[in-house]
Amino acid sequence: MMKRLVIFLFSVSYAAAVCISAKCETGRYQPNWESLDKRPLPEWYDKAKIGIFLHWGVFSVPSYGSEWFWSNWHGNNSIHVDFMKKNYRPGFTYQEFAPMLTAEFFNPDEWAKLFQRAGAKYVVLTSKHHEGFTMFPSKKSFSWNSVEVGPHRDIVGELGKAVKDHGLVFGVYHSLFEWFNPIYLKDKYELFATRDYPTTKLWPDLKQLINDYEPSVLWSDGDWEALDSYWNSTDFLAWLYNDSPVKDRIVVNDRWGIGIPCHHGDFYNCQDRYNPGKLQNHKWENAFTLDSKSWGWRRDLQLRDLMTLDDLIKEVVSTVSCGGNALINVGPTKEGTIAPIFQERLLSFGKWLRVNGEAIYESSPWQHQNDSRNTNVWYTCRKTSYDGLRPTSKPLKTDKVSATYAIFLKWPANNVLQVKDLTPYLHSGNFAVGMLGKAGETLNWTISNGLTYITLPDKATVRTEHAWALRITLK
Ligand SMILES: C[C@@H]1O[C@@H](Oc2ccc([N+](=O)[O-])cc2)[C@@H](O)[C@H](O)[C@@H]1O
Repeated sequence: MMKRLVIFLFSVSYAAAVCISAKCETGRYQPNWESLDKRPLPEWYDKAKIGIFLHWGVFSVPSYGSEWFWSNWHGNNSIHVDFMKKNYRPGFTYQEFAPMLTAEFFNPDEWAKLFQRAGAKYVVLTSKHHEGFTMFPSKKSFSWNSVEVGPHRDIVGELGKAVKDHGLVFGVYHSLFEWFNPIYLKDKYELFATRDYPTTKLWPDLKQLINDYEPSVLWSDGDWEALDSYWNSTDFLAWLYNDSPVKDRIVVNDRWGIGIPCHHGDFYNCQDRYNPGKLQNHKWENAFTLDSKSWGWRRDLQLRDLMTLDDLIKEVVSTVSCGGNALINVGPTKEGTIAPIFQERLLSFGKWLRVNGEAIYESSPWQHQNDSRNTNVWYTCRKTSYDGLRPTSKPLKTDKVSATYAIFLKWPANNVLQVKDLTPYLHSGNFAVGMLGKAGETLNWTISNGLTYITLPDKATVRTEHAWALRITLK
């Protein structure tokens, strides 16, 4: 008895000891948030900055309203009910949409090439949205997956391979809950006192996804009806971090049960389109969709509902400046194409990045984010050696900064850019100011009354539009 107690106490203190140690690298993660939160963020994710998000599923067939079509229709939302009455015979079921998810033009290599030219470093695909239809041959989703019905293809597998072949990182979105899964609904009816759905459906699916496709992002969603103890989130994450084939590179978001978003996870999404405008203490991601009203493709999309290139650049620049990543969503069509209007937006953005990407990729937040005088200016910087995310409580070590970037979203009418937060910095050494896309040219600047005035080159000679980046380096 005594011996057992000693062994027990020893193993408890051992487990605790390894996990109090700075990074918990040597020990195993324990299935609790305190331990899981100690995991260092895999570097690739912070460096990548830009990802593409894809919402694709059976909802892409009615392609009307949003990806919430089934739930809205079922919930008697009038425009959805009218749409069905007008266009489909009485008694038509949502399941009957699935064979029409034909995907006959789906060319994963073309998609991967598009995302690469858009400047993305990672791609996240819906492996299953709230409708429950899996875009891979789930062993637990009988007749409700993309290999048995519709495309008759393993979409996750094909896209994953193409994305990796093009040097991008592959990730999957997965909805924890399913609107109409009877096993889930039974658990819910029991007020989540039973856990049949996570045990018999969710975790087998997730383990299959991780083991078979080895994604580097697991973007969890649909967590909000139940606690993490119902989902068993911490047990799963301990497995993912300790024993899964992707344990060293996988990153997960924060949607793991009521009260978890914005508190736990490798990076935080908080709300959709989360963009706090100031530096955050924890890695975060701004997930947003080019169509302001839907994540899935909808045929009723109007041009006015779409983000402009100016909107897109502003969203990305302000996000990266504050330590976030940008996950830009488009919805593919049921035929497996990406609408030309989305392609145009993405490719124009990629063109902007080819000139200005130096101020974005692998950058770090600088000591200021949004200039305190000129709100059209956002800062980033490059460090001599990557040192991860800086907590807001710790000042930036300026001797580690090899370049500071001031990205401005509006070209000043008089050709002179006026900012405030650069002034003390420019006083601290002998700096040269240049512009990305204008190699070799240095710009004149003066300081007066605490403000910095930078004389810009002739706008017509600059290789980029929409936003411009100044590079400030020691001479
Ligand atoms: C990415 C999106 O995620 C969810 O929607 C949410 C989830 C959480 C919040 N939130 O916390 O603010 C907002 C929308 C989904 O319902 C939606 O269809 C889409 O997949």
